[in-house]
Amino acid sequence: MSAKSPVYYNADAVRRVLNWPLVNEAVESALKAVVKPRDQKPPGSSFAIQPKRSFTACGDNSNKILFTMPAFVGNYSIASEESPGKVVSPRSTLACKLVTSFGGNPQRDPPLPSIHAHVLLFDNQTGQLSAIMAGTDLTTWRTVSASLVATKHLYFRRFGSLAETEREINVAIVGCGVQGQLHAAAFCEHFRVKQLNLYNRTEAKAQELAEQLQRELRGESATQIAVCRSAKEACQDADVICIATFSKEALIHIEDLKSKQGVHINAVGAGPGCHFSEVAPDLYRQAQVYVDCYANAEAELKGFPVPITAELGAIILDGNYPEKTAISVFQSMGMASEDACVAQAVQDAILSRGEAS
Ligand SMILES: NC(=O)C1=CN([C@@H]2O[C@H](COP(=O)(O)OP(=O)(O)OC[C@H]3O[C@@H](n4cnc5c(N)ncnc54)[C@H](OP(=O)(O)O)[C@@H]3O)[C@@H](O)[C@H]2O)C=CC1
Ligand SMILES: O=C(O)C1=NCCCC1
Repeated sequence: MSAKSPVYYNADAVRRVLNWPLVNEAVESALKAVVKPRDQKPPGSSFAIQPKRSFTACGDNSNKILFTMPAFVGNYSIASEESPGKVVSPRSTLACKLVTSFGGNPQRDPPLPSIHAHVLLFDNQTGQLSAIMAGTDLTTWRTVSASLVATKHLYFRRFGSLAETEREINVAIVGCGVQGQLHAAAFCEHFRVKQLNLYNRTEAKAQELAEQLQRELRGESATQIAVCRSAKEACQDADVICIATFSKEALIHIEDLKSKQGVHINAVGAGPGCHFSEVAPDLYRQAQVYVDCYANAEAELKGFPVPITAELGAIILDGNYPEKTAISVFQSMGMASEDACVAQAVQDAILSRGEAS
């Protein structure tokens, strides 16, 4: 009996195949799979077995954490990259992401990213480890993708089925780290962004991002980009807000929002030990809050100020969108099923293009 060694896909191999249609489709598949059958799912639908993730603190420092994120996603369908529109037969993926969050890394000399990840992919017939994949970019892309999907279903679809291609929006980015940077670029790429406001605690980073986006968008976009001195200034005319920081204190409050209605917030970041510290309780109390999955919410949103309205996947499946004037919050914790589906799609793309790892 011989065990095959796992294939290693490095960061370059992953980067070469990452693209938005691939990631968005895989993330939507994962969000729908985690919804339990009682909520609008016909028999034979996709499903996920996703135990709550574990946290291991590095010493007594709650700013240095290792997460283990296992998931089995069963019976889900995604289109093949080779022939878009042609759905490949249902598939199943067993994976586990190992990810560290060391919030002090950007202050090191030389600076390092806060988040480092790898995804392990298993053969779901034999249980053998089949691949190890660099997962840091994958984590950033799938998290931004979850915000894009949430914005489409929780904000645009309130205004009709074509709103995400027709409606102009003002977007605020609060926190211009790795997450904030890709959120800013991706929101401009996917939606008609009239005004993009950037706020970062260290203003130079917001300025740098503004200059980079201006170079990239020049001539191709009518988006106005501004660097703001406060989160309040960035958010006051925003229709959609993406917040991704490590702040333990609330950075946005109800009085900061545009006429306090018709606003969507993607709350992505986390203070150590608390996944909802960036947004003030007064804002949550006026909002409808959606999560990626109840399993993580039960474990990680202890003391959350309001009941959760629904999982995002249930809204994708049942179309029960918020009212036009609602404030909605997508409380994004990140989930292992997203990593499993995206890692599988990345591996499929690498193999179908015949690219080396
Ligand atoms: N929901 C999900 O699936 C995921 C969530 N995350 C979370 O997203 C957040 C951002 O991650 P990432 O972009 O990779 O990290 P980065 O280190 O690249 O960026 C962190 C950002 O947070 C800002 N920040 C840190 N502390 C504070 C504070 N006390 N007040 C205001 N701003 C602060 C930093 O500002 P400055 O430049 O001034 O230091 C910087 O803009 C983290 O909380 C992370 O855990 C990450 C991955 C997945
Ligand atoms: O889902 C993830 O991956 C992460 N979520 C919270 C912070 C670290 C990475």
